[in-house]
Amino acid sequence: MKRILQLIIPMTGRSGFIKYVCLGILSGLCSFLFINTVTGVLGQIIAGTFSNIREYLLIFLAIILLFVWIRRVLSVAVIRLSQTLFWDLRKQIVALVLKSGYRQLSSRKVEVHAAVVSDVNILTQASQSIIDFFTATVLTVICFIYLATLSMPLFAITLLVAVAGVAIYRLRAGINIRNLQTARSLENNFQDSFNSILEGFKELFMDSRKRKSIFEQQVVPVSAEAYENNTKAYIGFLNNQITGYTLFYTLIAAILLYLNTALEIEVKHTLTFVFTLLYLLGAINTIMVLLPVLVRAKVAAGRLLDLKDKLEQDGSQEVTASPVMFTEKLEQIAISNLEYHYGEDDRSFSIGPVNFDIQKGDVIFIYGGNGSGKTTFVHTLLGLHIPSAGEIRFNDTIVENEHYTGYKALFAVVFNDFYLFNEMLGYNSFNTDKWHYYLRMFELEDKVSMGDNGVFSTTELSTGQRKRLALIAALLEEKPLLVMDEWAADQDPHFRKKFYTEIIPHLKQEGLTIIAITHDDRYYHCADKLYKMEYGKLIPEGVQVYQ
Ligand SMILES: Nc1ncnc2c1ncn2[C@@H]1O[C@H](COP(=O)(O)OP(=O)(O)OP(=O)(O)O)[C@@H](O)[C@H]1O
Repeated sequence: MKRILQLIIPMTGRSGFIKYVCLGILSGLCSFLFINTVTGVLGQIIAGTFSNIREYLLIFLAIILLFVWIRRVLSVAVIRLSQTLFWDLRKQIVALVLKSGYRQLSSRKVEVHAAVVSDVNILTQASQSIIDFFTATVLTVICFIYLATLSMPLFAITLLVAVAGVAIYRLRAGINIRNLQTARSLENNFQDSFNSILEGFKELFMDSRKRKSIFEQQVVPVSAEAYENNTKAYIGFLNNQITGYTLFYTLIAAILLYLNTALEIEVKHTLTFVFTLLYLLGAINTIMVLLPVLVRAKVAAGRLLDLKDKLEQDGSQEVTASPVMFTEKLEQIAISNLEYHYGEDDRSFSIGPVNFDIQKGDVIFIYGGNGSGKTTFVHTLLGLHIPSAGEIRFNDTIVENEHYTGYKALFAVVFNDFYLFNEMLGYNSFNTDKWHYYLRMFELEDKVSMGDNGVFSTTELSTGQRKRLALIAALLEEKPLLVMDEWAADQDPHFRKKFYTEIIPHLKQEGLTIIAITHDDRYYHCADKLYKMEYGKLIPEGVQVYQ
């Protein structure tokens, strides 16, 4: 419960939460008032002394009106609370994701997806029951106090039965919670397989063996194990519920058949006691039904809080409250003894030490074998990976943590595995003359246009055309540096030639500094500086020759 409240209280505010609690207590009191009045009237009817109908009519009317008012206020509050919880939690996670470190987020995608889709939903549903749970608990406590005033010995026996019920519940609670936790961990595995199916559907649709394999070897076992764990947990909760019922029914039967005479309890009090017990049973039933919901919510809340902590830690390395933006013009970027290690041990890949110098207007090509570290180096150069050692200097400023946000903003990038947004995201105004100019230059004028809202008419293009549009979008950002990772790999020979021999020189003339990873050895002469990446080491190759 503590972990659930840790998420709820910041959203309602402490005073808001106290207001809900007070209303919950009032609601419990109101229910008790009703049962108390009913038993009072019943007692009088049985004794043949009931006469004051008008007085009781007013009492019932007042109780019903109070009940309606409290339920309505509480229900509206619960609807607002659950919606706030649902959307605020999602917003918080998305905001943390956007602040998180690139590397850390890459390894948390599945976890984040499962949290936003599954945990937030579970918690929202549970928040709708939390007031019912609270009201039932308050009612239970009041009913117990009332029972004590009716007959102390009977109350003591009832308390004993209740303690036995709670003990049985606690005995199994640990196993039930563990089963629910295991089922929740399996949700991540399920999401992982499901993402593979959505991302790799082309490959899967080509071959029924792959479809069969992913379904039978991943989806089915995970579903079966999660089914087993959830079912075990819910049956455990159900057993507790049935045990509770059995204990109470036995108690009621014992009171009616034996205890009332053995303990010499008045008929009126026996009736009120049994009637209150039956009412109490309803409240206990509500608690029993809602317990699994709240236990699941506790597991979900734990996951969400852990994820939030992890994301906050991930982001703290580079995102600072007041990022320093670079306003001066790029003259050079000097990199000295730069290293990046994927892991601590010797077997993990690392790059460096790299010494590298970018002068304004440079056209730099980097080539090298697959897995030699080109992308890793470029990601470190871009500030996506925080260097493990060495320094990056922009003009005369050493790039420190507080500079990274501003430093990254210097680069327009088309990644190897780029994502093409369907609009000029983050750029409300840009040079529309350039847009038309680049459209012609990249031979897309008959293919794509842009609406008044800045949205591209389509992104349903061929792979090569999508890359061209991604590059146009990057160029419209008008950043001083352009970085491309194997951009020309998907272009036809005609356009590849045009790219290296016309477009790059043109962009250089416009003042851009260009860094490109490329395997197109026919065009290496188009670079001012050429580097080879080998086993994580950046080797200058004929830099002077091409300058
Ligand atoms: N997220 C990661 N975690 C750990 N190691 C990684 C990760 N990404 C890449 N590597 C390792 O880094 C090495 C270099 O990868 P990188 O993508 O930088 O190579 P590359 O030169 O760009 O290759 P390619 O030409 O195939 O794109 C790889 O051998 C891989 O083992």
